[in-house]
Amino acid sequence: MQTYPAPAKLNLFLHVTGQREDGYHLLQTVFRFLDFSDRLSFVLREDAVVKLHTPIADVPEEKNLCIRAARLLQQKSNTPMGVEISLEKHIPMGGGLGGGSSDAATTLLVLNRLWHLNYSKKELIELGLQLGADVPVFIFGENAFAEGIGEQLTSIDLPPAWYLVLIPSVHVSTAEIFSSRELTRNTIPITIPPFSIWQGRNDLESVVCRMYPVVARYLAWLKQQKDASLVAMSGSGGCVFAEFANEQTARNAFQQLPDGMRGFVAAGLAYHPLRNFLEE
Ligand SMILES: C[C@](O)(CO)[C@H](O)COP(=O)(O)OP(=O)(O)OC[C@H]1O[C@@H](n2ccc(N)nc2=O)[C@H](O)[C@@H]1O
Ligand SMILES: Nc1ncnc2c1ncn2[C@@H]1O[C@H](COP(=O)(O)OP(=O)(O)OP(=O)(O)O)[C@@H](O)[C@H]1O
Repeated sequence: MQTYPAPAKLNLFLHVTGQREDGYHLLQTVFRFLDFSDRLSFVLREDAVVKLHTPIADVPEEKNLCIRAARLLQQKSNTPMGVEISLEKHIPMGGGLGGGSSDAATTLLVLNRLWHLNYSKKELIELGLQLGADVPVFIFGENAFAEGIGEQLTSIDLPPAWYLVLIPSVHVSTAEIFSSRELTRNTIPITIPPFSIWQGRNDLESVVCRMYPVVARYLAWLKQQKDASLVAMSGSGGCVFAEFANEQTARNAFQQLPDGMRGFVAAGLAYHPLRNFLEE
C-alpha cells in the first residue's frame, strides 16, 4: 500500500515578539524540515466513517490530529466519503518537532486528492491553521521564515546541513510554556532581508530549561561538541539539536552520546517531500 511521509521540523530560532488579544503569541521563526518522518496510509471508504487503525497510547482517537484533520475536511466539503488511516509514528511526541501538526498536514494534502476536492494550497493552509499554529508550514512545503503565529510564511533557502537531535524524557506542554510568567514577549522584530539564522535564539528555551533541568543538561552537552555550528531547543521543546556541516561530523558526535541520552541524526531537507503534491 502507498504510504505518505509527514516529516519533522526544527525551529532554527524562535523569537516571541508580542501577544495577540486572544492570547496567542506573535512569533518570528525559521522552520526547517528534517529527513525524519512519520508515515501515513489511507484506505478510502464509500460511507462517511473516519477511523484510525493504529491507536497512539495516551491520545484518544477523537483527539488524534489525523482524525481531526480528516473530519474538518469532511465538514468543509460535505463529501460523502470516509477513510481508514494508518499512522506509523516515529517522531517523538510533545518534543517540539511538530509531529502531530505534520500528520495533520499530510492528511489534508492526501485526502484533498483522494476525495477529489481540489482545494488550493491557500485554502488548505487556512483549514490547517484551525488545527494548530504549526500546521500551515507543512502544507506550504518550503523551509520558511514565519511570522504572525506561524501562518505568515516566506520561503527561505537554507544551506545543506545535518542535525543531531536529542530527546530528553520529558513531555512539554506548548500551552504551559507560552503561559509562563517568566517568558519574555518583547524581542525586537527583525526585518528580512538581511538576517542570519545564527544570530537568533529560542525565547522559550530558558523557561523550559528552568522547568525541566534535563533539557539544560542536554543543551550543555551539545554545546561541547566542537563541530556544532548552531545549538538550540526546537519549538516549545523538550527536543534540542546541534547543526553540523556534514553527516560524518554529526554521526561522530552521536557516537559520543553518554549512556541514557537518546537521539537521532537526520539531514536537513531542502523542501517538504510533498511540496508539489497538489500539482502532480
Ligand atoms: C512553538 C511552535 O511549535 C513553534 O513552531 C508553535 O508555535 C506551536 O504550534 P502548535 O503546536 O501547533 O500549537 P497550537 O496547538 O496552535 O497551540 C497550543 C497552545 O500554545 C499556545 N500558543 C501557541 C502558538 C502561539 N503562537 N502562541 C501561543 O500562545 C496557545 O496557548 C495554544 O493554545
Ligand atoms: N498524530 C499525532 N501525533 C502526535 N501527537 C498527537 C497526534 N495527534 C494528537 N496529538 C497530541 O498532540 C500533542 C503534541 O504533539 P506533537 O508531537 O505535535 O507536539 P510537538 O512536537 O511538541 O509540537 P510543537 O512543539 O510543534 O507544538 C501530543 O502530546 C498529543 O497529545
